[in-house]
Formats: sequence, structure tokens, C-alpha cells
Amino acid sequence: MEKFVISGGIPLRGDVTISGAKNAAVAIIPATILAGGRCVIENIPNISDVTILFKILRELGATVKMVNKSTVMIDTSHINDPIVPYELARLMRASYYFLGALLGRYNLASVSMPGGCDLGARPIDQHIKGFEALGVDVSIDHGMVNAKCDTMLGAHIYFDVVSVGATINLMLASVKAKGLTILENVAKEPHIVDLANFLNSMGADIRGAGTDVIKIHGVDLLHGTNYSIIPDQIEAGTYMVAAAATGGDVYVRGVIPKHLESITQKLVKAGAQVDEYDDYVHVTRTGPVCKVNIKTLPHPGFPTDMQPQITALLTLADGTSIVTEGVWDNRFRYADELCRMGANIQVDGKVAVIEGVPELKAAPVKATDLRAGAALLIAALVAHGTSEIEDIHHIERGYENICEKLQGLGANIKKVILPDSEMAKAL
Ligand SMILES: CC(=O)N[C@H]1[C@@H](OP(=O)(O)OP(=O)(O)OC[C@H]2O[C@@H](n3ccc(=O)[nH]c3=O)[C@H](O)[C@@H]2O)O[C@H](CO)[C@@H](O)[C@@H]1O
Ligand SMILES: C=C(OP(=O)(O)O)C(=O)O
Repeated sequence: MEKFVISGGIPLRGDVTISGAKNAAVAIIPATILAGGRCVIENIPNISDVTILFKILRELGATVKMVNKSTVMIDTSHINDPIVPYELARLMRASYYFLGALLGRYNLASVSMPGGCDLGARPIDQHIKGFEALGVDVSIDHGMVNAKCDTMLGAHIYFDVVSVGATINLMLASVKAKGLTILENVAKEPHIVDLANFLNSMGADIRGAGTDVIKIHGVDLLHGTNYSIIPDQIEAGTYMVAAAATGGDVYVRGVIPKHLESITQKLVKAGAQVDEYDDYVHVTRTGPVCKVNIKTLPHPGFPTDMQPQITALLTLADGTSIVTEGVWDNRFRYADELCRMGANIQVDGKVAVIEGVPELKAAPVKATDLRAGAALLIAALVAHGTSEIEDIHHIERGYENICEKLQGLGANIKKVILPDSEMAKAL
């Protein structure tokens, strides 16, 4: 087991460069199956979710080679197995994109139910409803989702809830379906647009990504492509909040400021100064943290994946803030851990009332999921004394070299391998 040890109280200063977006990469990597050829993808984040997807692709028969530290060549000419087993699929959420991608190429897929962060119920009924509308038979047996059809036919699908995953899975499945597919009430996140751009660069005909309606004219054949993934909105937002929380002065580079607007707006209300430039933002805070009310919503609303991090900042506000989770049933499990560090947070279902405290105190804490881990890191960077964060594998699902990037900003953080894991490795 590994943990982060952080001595807090140091304002972050300097430059940090943002990696490729996790939630775009995890859709684009399975999508290479549709090419049936060679794709070269740049700006791949070096995170454990990506490593697992590469492993799955190799098991399916693809060739996956890193060309340099952030560019990968994936050749899916020789996929020979449409089955994604439990041991790999359970490790992450996006493994279910193999359903859409394999269906799109072979009209056949068998993928174990996915894992991912525990945020309450994470049903896949909208994915199944969409596949069925395209003429696919879907059954769930022994935890495997089995899907097959003879020919996929374009359809008009109206999603009952706005779902990133269902939008992506249906784009993947329908890109080669016969005729026109119309997806309505779709997600509009930047990674939806990035996937559409990637698929279009392979010869797909997808229009409207980034709006409520996506129209897909099925094509017979797709081909390999070269593509560069967008920067990670949530990684960027996390460093912006960390800069504000520590009273720092940080240049967050290699970003698309437009993707950060909802985060920037709340940070400014919370007392930070954020200056936007072409491909970087400059975040400082010299005054007090101000109370802010926030409700998370699908894009372009405030992203749920930034909710724990901004809550960590608001624990230090001058006054009481209310944070309402508008996407997930249970995304405040980290609040107890922040309270161990001296925060004052009352959670009632999807609402957290955060009464600001003058300071946080170092403590040993556990990351309950990816962004919960990021929130604890931010709190530990602020708190005086030495904190230890366990279960950092959650954090490493989504943040490339977070320890090194924070060290580069002057943080006193190190990754420690606990002796029992050394022992486990030796056995
Ligand atoms: C790999 C990835 O990109 N993960 C992101 C994706 O997760 P994910 O794609 O799983 O999230 P969804 O957008 O699908 O879920 C949004 C809401 O819709 C509900 N729902 C979803 C599907 C379905 O079939 N039925 C249903 O009811 C969910 O329970 C949730 O309440 O979007 C979330 C919302 O921005 C982010 O927090 C995750 O980081
Ligand atoms: C919830 C998240 O990821 P996943 O859907 O992969 O669990 C996240 O990125 O915050």
C-alpha cells in the first residue's frame, strides 16, 4: 500500500502543466477499435485508468505501443476477442465503452459490469435503452453485459437523464449503424465534443456534439487517424483550487480557459483572482476565503467532479456555504475525513452545509474515491502539520504525477510505500 505524506501550510507557487483529459482519453482509447487500423494519439495522460484500458485492448488482440511519454500508437486491425473480463472491467468505469465500440465494429460485445468511483447508484439503463433502440439484444448474465445484433439500424433516442456514459456509448455504437441516429437530451461535456472530433477524424459523420442533440449519419468504413486529446478540465480545476486554498500564486498551463469558466466563476466568488490567457490561467489569493453556494450540474454547470475539491476550499471560508450535489446520490463520503482535519461540515443527503473554520489541522485520512482524494490533498496542503493520505490508488486513477507536479509548486509532499506492500510484493 502507498500513501502521501504532506507537510502543509506552504502557499503553492510557480507553474504546472495540465495533462490530457482522463474522461476524454478513456472514451477515445476504446473508440480506436472502430478504426480497425492504426491510430496515433497524443496527450495521453499517464494515469492508472489509461494503463488498464491499454491492458484490455492488448487482451482483445490490439497492438499498443507508447511512441513517447504521452503519445501512443494503437493498432486495432487484429482484434480477435469481443469479451472484456471482470478482473479488468471492474477496476474502472469507462471499461463499459468497450460495449459501444465492439458493437459498432462487430455487432457483438460482452463486457463485465464496470467499476469506478463509488458515488451511489450508477445504473446503465440509459445505455441499454439506447442499444436496444438500435436493434441490439442486451442481456445481463452473471455480471456480464452481453449485446448482439445482426444489423444496427439508426434510431431516434431520447435519454431520460443527461448521461455522459450513455451519450458516449451510443455515439460509439451508432457511428457505423445504417441510416441516421438522433440522440436527444445528451451530455455536453468537453470530452463529448472531443470524442466526436476524434471519430470524425476517422471518417465518421457526427454533428451537434456540445449541444443537446447529436446527429450521426452512419458510415460503412472508418480509418486510422492522428489525434491530440484535450487538456483535463478537472485536473486544471484541482490545481486552481489548490492555489486558492493555500493562498498561492500559480500559473496553470496548457488549458482551454473556456472549459474552466464555471470553476473560475466560483473561485472568484470565493475570493481568488483568476486571470485568463490563451492557454493558461493565473490564480492567486491574498484576501480571505469567502462563502459561496454551489450546485453541481451537467456541463456547462459546475462539474460534480470538482465538488469535493471546492468544498475543501470552502471549509476555510469566512461564513457558511451550501454545496448541493445535483448529479450523484452519494458524493459527500469524504466529508467525515475533512472533519477529522477540523472542518465543520453537516451533510444531509445531497446537501452539505459548510461552516468555515479559521484553520485545518493535519491528520491521517483515507481517500474514499478519486476526487475525494484530491479534496483531502488540498486540505492537507493547507493544514499546518503533517497529514498522511491512504488509499491513494484512487487519486492515481485520474491525476498524472500529482506528487511531482505539487513538488514543482513548492509543496512538501512525498509518496511513501508502506512496508506491508513491500512484503506483499516480495511474496
Ligand atoms: C469516465 C467518466 O467520464 N466519468 C464521468 C461520467 O460518469 P458517468 O458517465 O458514469 O456519469 P453519467 O453522466 O452517466 O451519470 C449522470 C447521472 O445519470 C444517472 N444515470 C446514468 C446512466 C444511466 O444509464 N442511468 C442513469 O440514471 C447517474 O446515476 C447519475 O445520476 O460523468 C460523470 C458526471 O459528469 C462524472 O462524475 C464522471 O467523472
Ligand atoms: C467519478 C469519476 O470517475 P469515474 O466515472 O471514472 O469513476 C471522476 O473522474 O471524478
